[in-house]
Amino acid sequence: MKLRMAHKLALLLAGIGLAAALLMAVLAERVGRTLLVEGAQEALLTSTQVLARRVEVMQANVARDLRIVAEHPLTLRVLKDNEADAADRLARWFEVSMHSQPAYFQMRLISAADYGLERVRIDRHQGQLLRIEDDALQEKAHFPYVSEALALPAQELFSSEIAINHEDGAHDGLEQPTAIFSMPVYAPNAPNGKALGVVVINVDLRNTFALLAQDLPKPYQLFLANGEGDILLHPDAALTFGFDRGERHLIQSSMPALAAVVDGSTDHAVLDFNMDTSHPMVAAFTRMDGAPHTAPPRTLILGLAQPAREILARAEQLRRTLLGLAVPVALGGLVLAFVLARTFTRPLAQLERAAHGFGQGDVATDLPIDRHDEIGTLARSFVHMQHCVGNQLQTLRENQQTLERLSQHDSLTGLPNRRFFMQLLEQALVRAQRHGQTVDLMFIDLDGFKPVNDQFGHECGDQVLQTVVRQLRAGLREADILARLGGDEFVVLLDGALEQDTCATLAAKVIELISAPIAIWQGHTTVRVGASIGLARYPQDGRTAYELLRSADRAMYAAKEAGKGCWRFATSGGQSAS
Ligand SMILES: Nc1nc2c(ncn2[C@@H]2O[C@H](COP(=O)(O)OP(=O)(O)OP(=O)(O)O)[C@@H](O)[C@H]2O)c(=O)[nH]1
Repeated sequence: MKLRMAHKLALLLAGIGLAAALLMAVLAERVGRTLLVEGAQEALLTSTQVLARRVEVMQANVARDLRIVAEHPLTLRVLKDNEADAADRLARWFEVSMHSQPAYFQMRLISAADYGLERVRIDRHQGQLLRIEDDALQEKAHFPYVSEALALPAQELFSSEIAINHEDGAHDGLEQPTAIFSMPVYAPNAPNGKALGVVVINVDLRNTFALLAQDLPKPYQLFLANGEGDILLHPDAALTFGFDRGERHLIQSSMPALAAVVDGSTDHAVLDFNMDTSHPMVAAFTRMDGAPHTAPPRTLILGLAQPAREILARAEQLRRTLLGLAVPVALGGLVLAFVLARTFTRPLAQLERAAHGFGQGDVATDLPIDRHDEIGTLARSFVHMQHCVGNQLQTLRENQQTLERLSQHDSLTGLPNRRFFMQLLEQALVRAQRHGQTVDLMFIDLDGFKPVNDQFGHECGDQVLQTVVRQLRAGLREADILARLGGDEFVVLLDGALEQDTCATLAAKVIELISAPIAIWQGHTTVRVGASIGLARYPQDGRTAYELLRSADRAMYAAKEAGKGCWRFATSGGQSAS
């Protein structure tokens, strides 16, 4: 099937529309994806910063709890005087504190004397609070949280490395990631003297971060590394605390973009990484340097990650919406393109019909000539062309008619020539045969014409011929057909079935008319010619035009031979006269 121009144009326009809609959808989806990922990274970064702030607040809370205990008189009474009552009250205090702080594994008051003997100790044991007393209390002077804290000035906080707690009798904290904070206790009247002991709080790292991150939007995944990049918290537990097993799992090894955060060149980073081959993640990390009044300063690198799939779910929704829009838009475009194409091609079809019709002789009158565009110009040009071609055709027809007339008539006299006369005669014979009628033919040859030519010139001869014709016309009936065969020979096809007498009368009249003097040289002189006439009748003298003419010619010669100026019938029985 051949596609019409309108259909091709419609398909082209619709194709362009569909391609544009799809391109827009793809671009919008790409831009949407980028914006979503960037937005998620920003949100993640903000969340890590919020989390870092919470860690600082938590650390400040621990420091505050330690300071209150370190400065309380009960603590001094236990350390200096070893008062059992004071120890009991302090133990209850520890219990209340740990009750309100579920992330505390353990609270202790440790004496500087007796090799760092624990004086008051509350452990979290299988979710319950357990006081450790008497012989179960241990000497801890060799642990940094005791030895190093004793060397600190008042109110300074000791912060341990975050590590797996292997300490004997740590109860729930045993083998758990733990951060240990401690603060020295000084006598109020001797703040620059020797520390009497330390107050210690063991903090459950996982529980702490779970609590701190609990109201962050899910599904976030938490990452924590120390200042060297050792992974402390990670969704894959096998990567955490590698140093505790003699391995190193550094965060910057799996995420090279974090090297700058680990070495301190920048305090944050956003990145994409693959948790495994099928789980691309988007993440943000923030570096936390040690809080003031904390020794030694401990750096932490906190990170939050979110599956890219979750983030891009909205992009998928956008893609579906855009594709859903693209289909009706494309269909609408197809309809619109078809209507537009029809609008453009309808006038062209009109012009095409007009051109076709014009070829068959029709003149179109309903063309869009009032339009002010190229189609209007084309229509006006077509109308102009129609007009010009029409005029040329008219001229051609007129020329053709002139040529036809010239080919059928004698140029000197304007009479039908021999060829045309023979046609007329044949038609007359057919009619006569059909109606069983007769046809009479008069053959006229001028007498003495040559001397006119010879004496007065050819031009005068022409004038004489024209005058003879005028006289013949005047003498013959309207319906009689006069023709010039050539030279000074004329024929008359007499109208109607005539009696022979009538024919003879007409011949006599013709001879008389022709024999009248003819003025030449503008009337200065006259000449005379005569006429010899042969009469022949269909059907007896000839059944065809040729036979009839030959018979009339012979009769005319008979008249010539008889002395000219007379007529003869072709039929021997016919009468003749001079
Ligand atoms: N002026 C003129 N002369 C013509 C024309 N056609 C033929 N003629 C001349 O007409 C003459 C006819 O010759 P003829 O019929 O022998 O002359 P005629 O004197 O009539 O002779 P008869 O018929 O025997 O009486 C010739 O001289 C032709 O040259 C024409 O168109 N114009």
